[in-house]
Amino acid sequence: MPSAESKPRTLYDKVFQDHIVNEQDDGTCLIYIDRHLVHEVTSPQAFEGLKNASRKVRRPDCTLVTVDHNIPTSSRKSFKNAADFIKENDSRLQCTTLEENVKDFGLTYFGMGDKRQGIVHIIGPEQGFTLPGTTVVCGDSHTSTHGAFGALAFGIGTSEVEHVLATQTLITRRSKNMRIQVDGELPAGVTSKDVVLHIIGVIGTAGGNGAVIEFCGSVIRGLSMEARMSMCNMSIEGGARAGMIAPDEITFEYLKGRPLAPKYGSAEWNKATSYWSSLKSDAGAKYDSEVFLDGKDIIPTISWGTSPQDVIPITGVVPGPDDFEDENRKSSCIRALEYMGLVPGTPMKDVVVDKVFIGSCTNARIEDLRAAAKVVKGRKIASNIKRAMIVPGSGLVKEQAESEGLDKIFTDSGFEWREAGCSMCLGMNPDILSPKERCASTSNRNFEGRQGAQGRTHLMSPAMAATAAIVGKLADVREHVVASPVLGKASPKVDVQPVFESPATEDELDRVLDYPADNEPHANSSAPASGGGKSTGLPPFTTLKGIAAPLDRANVDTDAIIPKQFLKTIKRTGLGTALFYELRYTDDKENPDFVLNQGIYRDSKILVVTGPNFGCGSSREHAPWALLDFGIKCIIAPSFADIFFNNTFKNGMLPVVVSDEVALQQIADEARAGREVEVDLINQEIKDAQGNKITAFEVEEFRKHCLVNGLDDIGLTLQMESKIRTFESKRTLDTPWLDGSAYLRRDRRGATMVEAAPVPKTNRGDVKNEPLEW
Ligand SMILES: CC(C)[C@H](C(=O)O)[C@@H](O)C(=O)O
Ligand code: SF4
Repeated sequence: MPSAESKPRTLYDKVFQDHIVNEQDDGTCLIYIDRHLVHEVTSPQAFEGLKNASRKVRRPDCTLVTVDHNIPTSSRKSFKNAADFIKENDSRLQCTTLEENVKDFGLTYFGMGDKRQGIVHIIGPEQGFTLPGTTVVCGDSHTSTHGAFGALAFGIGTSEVEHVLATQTLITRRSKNMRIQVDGELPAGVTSKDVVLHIIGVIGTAGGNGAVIEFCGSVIRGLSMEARMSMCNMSIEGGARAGMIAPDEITFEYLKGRPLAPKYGSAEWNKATSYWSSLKSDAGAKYDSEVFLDGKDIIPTISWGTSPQDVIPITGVVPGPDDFEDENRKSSCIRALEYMGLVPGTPMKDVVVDKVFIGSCTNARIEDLRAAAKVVKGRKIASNIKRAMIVPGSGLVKEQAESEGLDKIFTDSGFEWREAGCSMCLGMNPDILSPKERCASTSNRNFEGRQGAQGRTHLMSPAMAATAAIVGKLADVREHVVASPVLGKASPKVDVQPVFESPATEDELDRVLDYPADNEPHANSSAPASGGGKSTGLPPFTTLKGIAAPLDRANVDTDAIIPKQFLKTIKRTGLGTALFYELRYTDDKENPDFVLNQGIYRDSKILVVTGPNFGCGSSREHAPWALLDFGIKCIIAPSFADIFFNNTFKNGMLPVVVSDEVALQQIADEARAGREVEVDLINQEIKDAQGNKITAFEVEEFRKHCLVNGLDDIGLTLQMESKIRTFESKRTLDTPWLDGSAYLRRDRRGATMVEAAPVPKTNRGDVKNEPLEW
């Protein structure tokens, strides 16, 4: 349990502090990870890395795996196995590779035959795997969702997935604290999705860069857990590392009876809730930035452009470039209007919709489906709507909805009732938009091409998307249903009987504390151990001189750096041809206007980006892999999105922040003139072709050390083995509920993990007593 410190701390400060395994003088911290969620897209290369280095998964009991991004959402009535069911080759390979990996590493897996399968951010909370005060990671940017429980939850790249699998820790630094307080009350028809879209409109997609947002105020306190999850989910769209909400009675109520939460009423539950209750910011705690909003000012909000910050009340009109002062925003606006096929001044309510998608990790929970059902009940979707889909977030959400008759309401009105998965949120499966189709979507990203090449996405709440389906145009829910359709009902309980493990006896704890410390550094050892194995290393980075390609864009998202269709690979290499795919090719032919298709820039080693927030959006490490495979090892920009920034270092690449506009323009001028630029990491300087210094730059000491020496993080972390073990032993004593229980149970008689124990009555259909699919 944390010791009280005199300086007032924020919720984030507390949770971060409680997880420090080691802190270096320069502020680099090794933090312990309590919960690791894994899915098929960002894990194959990580498991391959483990295999190559003969490493094991350190804590299978803290790891939960599912399949969600690639899978078809068509009926699974005849489902036998993923290999036969998934028709598309690359998707099938990615899913079957995951299935091999969970078998090889002994992990708990909810596959397509298990009704607990679903979008990774829906199943974690649903199972009680996500708990207050924990650190939660996943190779997925929307891991921020879990912060609704007062967890410190954030997305990581594939190299970090491998790091967590091998060591159960991460190397990171403290983030800044940002507070967003929403007081007052929300008007009828306004939901947490409207609130978060409104917030992103206020702070911008880079507004939370480098920070963890704490959402607070009376509006937030009044939200259900599901509504809170929708908000924290989209903190990443506001550029934040994570979003957090202090746990309270609503949180505890949600957790009661969840299979992996401490058993309600037990001594462990009482101990847990008393710790959880301490997880709130102290009075007088300092924030680096603060935003105060009044709930009454928020009305149903919708996106008009191609960035989540392009939002407007449904009562508004399509904006034009003159509505923005900032030059970057003016030019983004022109591009967005063209892409979206919209004319400034058009009332949003006049915009005709082709498809409706209700789903995703933002809004595919039972309350979301109830809200949408309330709107469509007894009505038919408009005749111009080509397709309207409901994709529940998990098999259990689907089952719950069916038990309430929601499926019938939806199908009667013309919606398709699908199986759980990410679906048209990013269209890695067959659910995509055709070019120029316009979609009312409850998802979280409206980037170009996100839901299908040239597809047009408008983000909104489930109630608003349902209203659009009925009206056939973007529409104001308040004009079509009387009262607030969402707030109210509590979250449903999953029907899985919790399997509760009695707390560990003193004897058992002694054994944990006493198990032999392995003091040998694991790097370069060939013996597979819980975290041991061979260190792989990276090519060192000292100085890089070469052609630099100029790119005059702001908020370049990772969907633009590499679109979803190229995420289906199980390798890290060969992605260079897919780099900036939509910008580089038109109808599969090179676009001569794009810089990387022009003369010397084909051999660029450096990318100079003049707009801020490069690499925002998804956590896909495929973005740096594609840049590297193309030949670009260094990106210079005024600012970067956090996850992308991290991911580059893990691949021996250097992202350089140059915030001085004059210096940045000077570098861009060198690039435009086709002259070489030199990035000297040793001296932390950028020079022109003649070796004249243009500017100095900052880089964190530890990261520089790793780059210059080509050091592999995992090898380094494994040298901390005894500290990690000490942390784990203390964690077992202080927060015993975090060691695997129920089907995640771990053998406490040493470091050996046992196969996950079966949980009866959880499978779909007639498959009994085989809960883990493998
Ligand atoms: C595939 C994954 C890396 C990605 C993410 O990190 O967000 C995806 O979930 C997305 O929404 O784009
Ligand atoms: S944002 Fe979409 S694709 Fe990404 S995890 Fe959520 S549902 Fe899946």
